[in-house]
Amino acid sequence: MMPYEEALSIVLSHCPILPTEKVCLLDALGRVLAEDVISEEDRPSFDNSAMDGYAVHWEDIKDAPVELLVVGELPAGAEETFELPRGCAVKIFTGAPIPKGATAVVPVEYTEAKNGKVLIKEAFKEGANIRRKGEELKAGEIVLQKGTILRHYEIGLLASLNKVQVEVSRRPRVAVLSTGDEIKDLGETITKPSQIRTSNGYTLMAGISLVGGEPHYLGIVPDEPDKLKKALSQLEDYDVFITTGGVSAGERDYIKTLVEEVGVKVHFHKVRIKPAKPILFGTYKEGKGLFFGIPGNPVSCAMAFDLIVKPALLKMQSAKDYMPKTLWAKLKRDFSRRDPERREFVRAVLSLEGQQLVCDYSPKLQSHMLTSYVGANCYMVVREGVKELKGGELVEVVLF
Ligand SMILES: Nc1nc2c(c(=O)[nH]1)N[C@H]1C(S)=C(S)[C@@H](COP(=O)(O)OP(=O)(O)OC[C@H]3O[C@@H](n4cnc5c(N)ncnc54)[C@H](O)[C@@H]3O)O[C@H]1N2
Ligand code: MOO
Repeated sequence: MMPYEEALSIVLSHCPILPTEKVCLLDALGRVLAEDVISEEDRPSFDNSAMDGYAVHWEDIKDAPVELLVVGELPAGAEETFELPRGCAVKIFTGAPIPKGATAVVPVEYTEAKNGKVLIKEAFKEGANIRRKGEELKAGEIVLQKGTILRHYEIGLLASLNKVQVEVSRRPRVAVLSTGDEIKDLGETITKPSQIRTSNGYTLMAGISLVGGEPHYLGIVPDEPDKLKKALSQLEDYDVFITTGGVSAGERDYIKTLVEEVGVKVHFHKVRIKPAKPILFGTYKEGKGLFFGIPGNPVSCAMAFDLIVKPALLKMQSAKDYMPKTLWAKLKRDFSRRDPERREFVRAVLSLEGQQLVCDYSPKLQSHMLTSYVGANCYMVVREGVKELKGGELVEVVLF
């Protein structure tokens, strides 16, 4: 069976690069920036106050306490039209321009106003509480690089640069097809105890949206070759096609045979990981389309998405940062397993205890138990050949 790294590297080496498009700023959330964004001006664009207080000549207050004459008031948005005379202070508000000559701002808490004068109670350093022109950005500087995944922080930053529209990679169009006679969709009546309410299609669609993809739900198809083949024949309409279920060893697991019949070139089937072992990967449309046959168990489905499909969707959008992130933490309790053949990705909670990152795994870990994700924020990695891990040991952790 193929090791995880090899499987992921095969998938990543087949990712086609999607074209780019211009979208309105808010539609860029979760998408990948396709241009270097440059600041057109210095930021801040003028020296301004970081505090509500009094702008002063630093030399006048260096031996505080001292009393100064108040010669005016500068709210945010005011024009700095005058020069501050020596021995005087001007009342100033956060964000207001610093008047010429002023070299420090004393916060209001360190002052006492009386009869047109102000008592400065403590000395401050030269330049204190002044935000300097250009200290954050210089005109012409690259603010955000091509390949950045746009979160709410970057959206705000782009807004501050007056970017009404931004160039991003086109969303991958991803088809999601669930398979299985026993699977019922939301709202459908369960008529027999052996029927199962779907989760996989929704796990996948939500995950696809979160990483900038455009999910297309093709519903649930029973384990009947004709119906499955008909659904699979829509491959060409999508950049990525994902099925869940019917991909392991059972007689009614038709996916592998059928995808080959509809022209998918299979690159691997079965990876040495737990869960999601029977995952299948192939390409179609002369390499322009990616096919993932994901196992039906709900945990296998979520985990295969996180560790194999998600990096691919990000890479197709030219994201710089598409690989899962690993760190090390101290294991809270012993962990053991019977069969150490596969690399296991165990749902776990990473937290900080004092100065130490600690990791504790979910109590119910079988691959049909989607509840093992509740509260979890990482996978604890149990490498091939490892049967047990001791509490207190450092363990490898992959962040969600
Ligand atoms: N003889 C063997 N049996 C199995 C093997 C094996 O190597 N030899 N592998 C096991 C492993 S590992 C996995 S994982 C599963 C995956 O099987 P399939 O991908 O063929 O999936 P199904 O059999 O169709 O379903 C598995 C399980 O998941 C439930 N399911 C399916 N679709 C959904 C959905 N949309 N939402 C929620 N739950 C779903 C389904 O009811 C089954 O319980 O195979 C093992 N067997
Ligand atoms: O691959 Mo499966 O290990 O039961 O989820």
